[in-house]
Amino acid sequence: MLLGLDLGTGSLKALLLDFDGQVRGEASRPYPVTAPHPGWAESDPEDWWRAAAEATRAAVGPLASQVVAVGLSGQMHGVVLSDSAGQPLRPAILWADSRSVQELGALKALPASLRHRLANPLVVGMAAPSLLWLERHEPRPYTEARWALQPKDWLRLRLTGQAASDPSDASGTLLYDLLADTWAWEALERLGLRAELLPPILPSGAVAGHLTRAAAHWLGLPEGLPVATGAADTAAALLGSGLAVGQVQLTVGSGAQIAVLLDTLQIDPTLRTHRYRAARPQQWYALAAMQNAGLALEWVRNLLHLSWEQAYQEAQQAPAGCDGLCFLPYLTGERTPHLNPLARGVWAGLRLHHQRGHLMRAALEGVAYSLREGLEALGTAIPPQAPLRLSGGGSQEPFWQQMLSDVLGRPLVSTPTPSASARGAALLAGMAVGIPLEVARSETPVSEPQNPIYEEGYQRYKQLYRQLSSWF
Ligand SMILES: Nc1ncnc2c1ncn2[C@@H]1O[C@H](COP(=O)(O)OP(=O)(O)O)[C@@H](O)[C@H]1O
Ligand SMILES: O=C(CO)[C@@H](O)[C@H](O)COP(=O)(O)O
Repeated sequence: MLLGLDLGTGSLKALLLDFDGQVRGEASRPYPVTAPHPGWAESDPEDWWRAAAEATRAAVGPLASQVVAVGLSGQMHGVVLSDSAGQPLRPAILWADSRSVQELGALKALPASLRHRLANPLVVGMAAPSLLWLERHEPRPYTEARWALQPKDWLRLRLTGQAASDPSDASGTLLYDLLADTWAWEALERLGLRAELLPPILPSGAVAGHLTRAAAHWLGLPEGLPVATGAADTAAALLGSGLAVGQVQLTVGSGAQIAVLLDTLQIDPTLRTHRYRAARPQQWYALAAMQNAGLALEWVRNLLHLSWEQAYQEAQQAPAGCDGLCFLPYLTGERTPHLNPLARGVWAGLRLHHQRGHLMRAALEGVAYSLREGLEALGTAIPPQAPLRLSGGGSQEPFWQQMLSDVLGRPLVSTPTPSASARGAALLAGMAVGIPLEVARSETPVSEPQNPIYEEGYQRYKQLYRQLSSWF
């Protein structure tokens, strides 16, 4: 059997697959994202470590002796400073963190030829600006660190004692040369960053180490199990759901991503959307990344003291368009399409008769509109009319799915792989040990665009951001 561990933003998921690709066990354990200062987003890697043991034990149960390999996937872009044994020197700085606005200046000052090789918009929350911030503001952990790692790479170091990264995660750091397919050595030198902090890069589907005795004991698995390098969560999800070149995936988790798989690297000439390496060699994907999906909805739901069930129930009682109430979900700033870490959340148009349901529905509509802006930013990279394959923990509710279809004007389909990133991680474990699994490619219709009722709301949403952008 193959075990996939997906280190998400809000929880770690463990998925056990047999060699026919059937799920034999599944579990997840949550952990917090903290904001010790406004605009920060951090997690304690020790919480990830505890979640890894608990989720693995719950998913694997009595089948531990049958596991032959472990694969990893994880949230992208952040950075964990650790010593050589994987002891974190401070909390992890995550993708949703916007403290490094000043540090973007150093990236913008790179010669155009080097910036071009990064092939991506220069945005906060990526390892490059976060490392520049650490160098300037926390020189002690920065200079004492042996490694600067992506979250899943930190987990693998803890599991195996070996440090490595893979192209899909490395290409999301703004320290990777997508044209040469290696770390961007010249940019690193110009930025004055310690290049030796970055680990060697191995293919996603290679064995990157073996479970140490201590880690095996911690997870309840056999010592010495091969651990695959693994991939970034978005790349792993594309693999795990069997996405073919040209197909489009919509993932709704803490953030939301719209991705299309490519077999050539086509850099966005407007540099508003991302291009990253996929989990397989010679594949890339174009990505619109919206920062505030489940993250914003969860915040609103908690604020209004609603369970998810109540949230949808009350939202459905409010009319589409919420009688003019409009929500901008930019609680952590926004990446695609605004590339604006200073953007903020807003409810605009409140009136005396508005109830909780209006506020909740406006939040759902606002997140859906932000996804539509992401879809539009991808432009011709997305085949016209292509259905969107749905994945992620925030995409299961039929009312929400119908709203997404209506707002995005696209059919949504599902695959038989709800935990796509964890499945991708398990598939990479299989590849690493010579057990390639077939990926189910079947699609089930979820929702069709039925109603243009959101058109006016979408125009008002775009107008609201434009009018407020200088105020943020
Ligand atoms: N019914 C729901 N509707 C919308 N969002 C939800 C729902 N249930 C959970 N979520 C959100 O989905 C996110 C969890 O999805 P998941 O794919 O596990 O994310 P991650 O990988 O970021 O941890 C959380 O932000 C949570 O608030
Ligand atoms: O930011 C991106 C992609 O650019 C995400 O892939 C993050 O890695 C977070 O993923 P979730 O934890 O929200 O699934």
